[in-house]
Amino acid sequence: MPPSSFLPGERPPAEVLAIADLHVTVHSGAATALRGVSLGVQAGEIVGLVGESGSGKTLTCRAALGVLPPGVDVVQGTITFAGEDVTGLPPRRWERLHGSHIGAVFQDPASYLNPNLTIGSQVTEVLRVKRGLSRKRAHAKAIELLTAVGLHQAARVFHQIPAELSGGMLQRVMIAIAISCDPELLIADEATTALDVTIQAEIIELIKDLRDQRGLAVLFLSHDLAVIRELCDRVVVFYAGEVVEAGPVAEIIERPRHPYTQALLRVASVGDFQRRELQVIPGQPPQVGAQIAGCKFAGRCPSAIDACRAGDIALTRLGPAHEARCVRVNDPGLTAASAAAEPELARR
Ligand SMILES: Nc1ncnc2c1ncn2[C@@H]1O[C@H](COP(=O)(O)OP(=O)(O)OP(=O)(O)O)[C@@H](O)[C@H]1O
Repeated sequence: MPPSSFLPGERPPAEVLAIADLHVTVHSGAATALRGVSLGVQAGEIVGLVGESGSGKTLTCRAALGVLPPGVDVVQGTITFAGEDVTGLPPRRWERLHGSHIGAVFQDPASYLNPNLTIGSQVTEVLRVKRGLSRKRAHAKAIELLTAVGLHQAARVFHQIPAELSGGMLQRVMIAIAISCDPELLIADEATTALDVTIQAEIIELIKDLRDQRGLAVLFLSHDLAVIRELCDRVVVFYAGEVVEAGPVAEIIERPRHPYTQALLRVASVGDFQRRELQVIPGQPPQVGAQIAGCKFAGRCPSAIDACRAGDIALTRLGPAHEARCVRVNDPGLTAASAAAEPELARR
């Protein structure tokens, strides 16, 4: 498994998406929202991005999709897709990548579908425009796709409108559209968050199956480490626009090294998502653009010491694929403190 940031010669050949040292500003350059983000996703790998609201997950995935809103700009770093530098690609070239090489699904599927058109006409439209299929072949392919994403009676669903389907079914339709052109990369931004626990588990299984069957690379965004744990191979933890920890999921769940990851673990839903009531980490993350010397989590961190506020903190390599941005990362006192607060999730 690759590390989340790249040293010379470490980049594996099958990397589908590679983001290196990404800096993104908002409000037309007035504030920096992403600072030095690096991560990679290989074919057949599911990488989770986790962090509280506002931590920078969506901006990272929108940058990777080339769909940053006005006033939001990539000012440094590179985004490489299938070996090609796509940073600053013109909109028309991005459009060609969307749907054909990169598929995306989001939290609220209903808002991405036309409420007045049948599911079938919306899926076939994509197939006709993006793949140039005839009406007849697009119809057959649409049924095949709706079946592939686990919709029973696909021929019936084909003729239904969005209001006739449940949230889980609509998300399956969005996944069918996202994979309709056999993309190499699927980006899922809080795609299961609004769903009920059983349906959430089903969608997670579907994404796993698609990865297994198609060798898809998946970038999966969630605020919940428990969901990430069910699905992902590796996880990248975001805080205030920076990567604070990254590594294999099992290792991060068992031995989270950054105090923020430890705090996220304590508020994660547990037991196959059975505990879903809202739990939050005490305190607030800093405002975007806030000038903070040193660790941006120090103000909320029970283990903060003066050294945390002394200056920029680099990621420390903790193993071949594990790194964390904390001055106390090798401090036995911190490890002991985190063990004492060992989260329920890690004990399962
Ligand atoms: N269009 C925008 N204009 C100004 N600031 C923005 C814009 N989009 C995002 N931001 C800011 O950038 C920061 C990162 O936001 P981002 O949406 O990436 O976070 P997130 O981790 O995905 O959170 P959420 O889960 O709520 O989407 C936040 O402080 C947010 O307010």
